[in-house]
Amino acid sequence: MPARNGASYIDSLKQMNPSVYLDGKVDSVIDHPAFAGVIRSYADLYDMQEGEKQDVLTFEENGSRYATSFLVPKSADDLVRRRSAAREWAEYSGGMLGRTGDYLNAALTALSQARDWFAEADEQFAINIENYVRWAKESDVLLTATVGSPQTNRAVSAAEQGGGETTLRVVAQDDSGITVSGARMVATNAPIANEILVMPQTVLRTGVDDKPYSFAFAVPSDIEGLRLLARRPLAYGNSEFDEPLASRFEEIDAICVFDNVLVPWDRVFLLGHPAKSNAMLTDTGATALMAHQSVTRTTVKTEFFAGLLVEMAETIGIDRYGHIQDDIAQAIMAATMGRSALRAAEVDGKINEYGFFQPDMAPLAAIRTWFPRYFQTLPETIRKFGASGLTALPYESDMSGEIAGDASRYLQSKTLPGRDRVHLFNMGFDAAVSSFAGRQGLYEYYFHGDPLRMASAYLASTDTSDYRDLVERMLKRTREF
Ligand SMILES: Cc1cc2nc3c(=O)[nH]c(=O)nc-3n(C[C@H](O)[C@H](O)[C@H](O)COP(=O)(O)OP(=O)(O)OC[C@H]3O[C@@H](n4cnc5c(N)ncnc54)[C@H](O)[C@@H]3O)c2cc1C
Repeated sequence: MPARNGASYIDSLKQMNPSVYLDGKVDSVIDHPAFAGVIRSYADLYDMQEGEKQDVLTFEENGSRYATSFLVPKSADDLVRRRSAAREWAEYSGGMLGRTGDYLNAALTALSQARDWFAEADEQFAINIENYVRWAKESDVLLTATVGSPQTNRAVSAAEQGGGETTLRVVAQDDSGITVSGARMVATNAPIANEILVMPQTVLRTGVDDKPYSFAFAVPSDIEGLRLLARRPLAYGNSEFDEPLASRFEEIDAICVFDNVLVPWDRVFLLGHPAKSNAMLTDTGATALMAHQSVTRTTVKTEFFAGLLVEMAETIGIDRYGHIQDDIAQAIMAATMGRSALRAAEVDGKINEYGFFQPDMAPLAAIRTWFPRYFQTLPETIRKFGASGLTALPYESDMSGEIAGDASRYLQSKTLPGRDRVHLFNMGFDAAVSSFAGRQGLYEYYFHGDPLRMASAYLASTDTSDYRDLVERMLKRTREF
């Protein structure tokens, strides 16, 4: 059943029974109000695969249609196709949905091509990853992933957290598979995902002690022994008018506690190779394909904020002021840089050693290292523009009741009647003031890891010789005078 629709996604959740804890054990994720809005949104995304955008969101292969996020790129044009599909989904939520299936499908697509890389560790791992990705593509399952160790004591290594008792590790292995225990922090959407990709721990020291912590595997989110400890929901059950973003796009993060979980061998992709574990995503080109999706999403998100700034400024008549124009211009420039980086990455891509067309990482790395901190300025600017207007927001129900007259008189703006202006500013509230907005800021800040350490890694992986050479040449010229 390739390229699923919304009903098939919902059916798949009905057939699953994950152990989710959210103020008590959740009987049924599908019936729990905390997940209703986001499940509906994900179902909408899958329905789009059959709608008028079918040709963008899916591709044909051997008579079947598959999600475009599984298209193995062979040219720059294929990367454009992948970006167009990622854009369609990102536009649906203004980039607020951060864990849409296309992100990890990008990783799987790259991993499936790197059989030789896996075979260097063990031929069976190469077979396992190929089979798993074929199955994931055929069934179009929704995946999430988890990489991090519990935050016990960051002054010591992942393997030493909590005396070695907290970080997820292999505790046994036999003919049936590996048994793992410990926790991973965190997996967004784990309660509503079909599968959890347990990626290699970042970053191991590559010593022998790290072997039990070095692995990659995938499990269904309802596998026996896995408990998902969800955080409190940040949507308050109000109407979509009152909570235009939170009511639809609240993706709940969950700690994954593995209590002696048996992972069958056919779902193990790597085991006991700390150095390879550290390099799995970069060596195989998975990082580049994932970044191509995530920069597409964050560019759309920047465009959404730019649009919101323009609308808010215009409606309350502040668009004439220089500092307001400067802020809007900054957001538009940021979106333009995102689009330009994507185009450069596509045009300058190359066929990699595993035979697929890999986007050039340099522009993607620049944007993904810069964006987490830049993003924090966008909600701040919404708050600056909206000021008290972001608190003058009566409930939708009150605006049709006895205070309807007050709302239409006192909440009207230069261009909008009261109700429409409140609707727009509710969007601003959800993007910049609400609990949902706070979590969005946190999410973007840490999406790729700690942005400060990412910047150090970015610098370490960047050849600075051309920059230095330029200075040297200029120094030389002044010496000659
Ligand atoms: C909302 C949200 C959703 C997430 N969803 C997912 C998900 O779906 N899947 C997933 O795998 N992960 C997810 N994450 C986890 C994310 O990958 C991590 O937050 C990120 O990698 C940072 O790790 P950490 O949270 O353990 O922070 P820490 O490593 O504990 O860092 C905390 C602070 O200490 C500083 N610090 C710690 N150690 C050092 C050091 N050695 N040197 C310098 N400074 C240091 C950091 O700069 C930072 O300021 C999510 C995180 C958030 C916030």
